[in-house]
Amino acid sequence: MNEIEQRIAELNKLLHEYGHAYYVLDNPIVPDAVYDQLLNELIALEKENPSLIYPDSPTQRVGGTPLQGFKKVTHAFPMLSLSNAFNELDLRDFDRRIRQAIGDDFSYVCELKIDGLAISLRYEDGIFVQGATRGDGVVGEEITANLRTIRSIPLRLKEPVTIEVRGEAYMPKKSFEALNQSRQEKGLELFANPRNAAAGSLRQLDPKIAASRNLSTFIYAIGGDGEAYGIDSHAEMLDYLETLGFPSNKERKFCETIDDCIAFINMWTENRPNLAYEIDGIVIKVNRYAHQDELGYTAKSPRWAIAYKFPAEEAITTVLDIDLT
Ligand SMILES: NC(=O)c1cnc(OC2CCCC2)nc1N
Repeated sequence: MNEIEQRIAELNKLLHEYGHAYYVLDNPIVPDAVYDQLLNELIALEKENPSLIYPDSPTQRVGGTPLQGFKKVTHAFPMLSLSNAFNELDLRDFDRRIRQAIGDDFSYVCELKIDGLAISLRYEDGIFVQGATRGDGVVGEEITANLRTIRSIPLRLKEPVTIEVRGEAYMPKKSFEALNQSRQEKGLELFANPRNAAAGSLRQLDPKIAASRNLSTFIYAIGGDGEAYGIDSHAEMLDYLETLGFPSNKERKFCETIDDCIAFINMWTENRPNLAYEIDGIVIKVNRYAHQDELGYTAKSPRWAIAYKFPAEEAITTVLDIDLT
């Protein structure tokens, strides 16, 4: 490798590492100015040597021309939906059904239910090759160009694995407020909530618009058979996703009993306003894959998971919003 090739390789490596620390671990290792200076150096070198542009270079996140439309994608593994629980009785029914099926020797993992847009990401030999919306669970829309603009989605994994993962794309509360503020100033229609804003941003045909919306993601599942990666439980799978370089939500909790899950739900019912992003519930999953396989699936949902949904926001807020003058 000549000097320029070496420098371009080094800049790609450094910017991947710094970008992962900043956008995935939320723990920057260099000041923004240093990151920007290295990125500008890479942009300049790539401009002079276009044949040396890596497909997964950080400069390639914001694609070129706007699309004419979105292609349809059939998911290799259907994207399942979660059945819902609305109160303690529903949760205890869920727990009882599981104990009737597999006995008492099992545990749960509880995680925050991110209120965003379900997405599927496919990687071949560690390179991000395709991203899609959930759609109807079987067929979604191909939105690769828009997903590439999300800095927390790695363009290259830390291992050269071929894998399909699922997660939630979301807009942080602060970005939502800033976006609506700027839309208000421009006399544009406001987004009703961060979920609609995230969905609207990912449905844009021009990736530059998605890139401007400061979206992020949490990845929470491997499509298909997790055992293929030597994993035996949901908790191990989330740790494995982190070692590959994916952002996974750290507010998850290992729970031995449904009472522990209910305590987790009560804690987050209180703490929810302090989160930087919207959640609409808590997802409870049986941890071990052997137990998940025993419990199986209904037509559209796993029997080993349930989503406790928070009560809808009090209607009173909409009444107060009415202009009383
Ligand atoms: N919105 C969420 O945060 C969320 C959604 N879905 C799932 O699980 C899927 C995958 C296995 C069953 C349903 N987990 C989540 N945390």
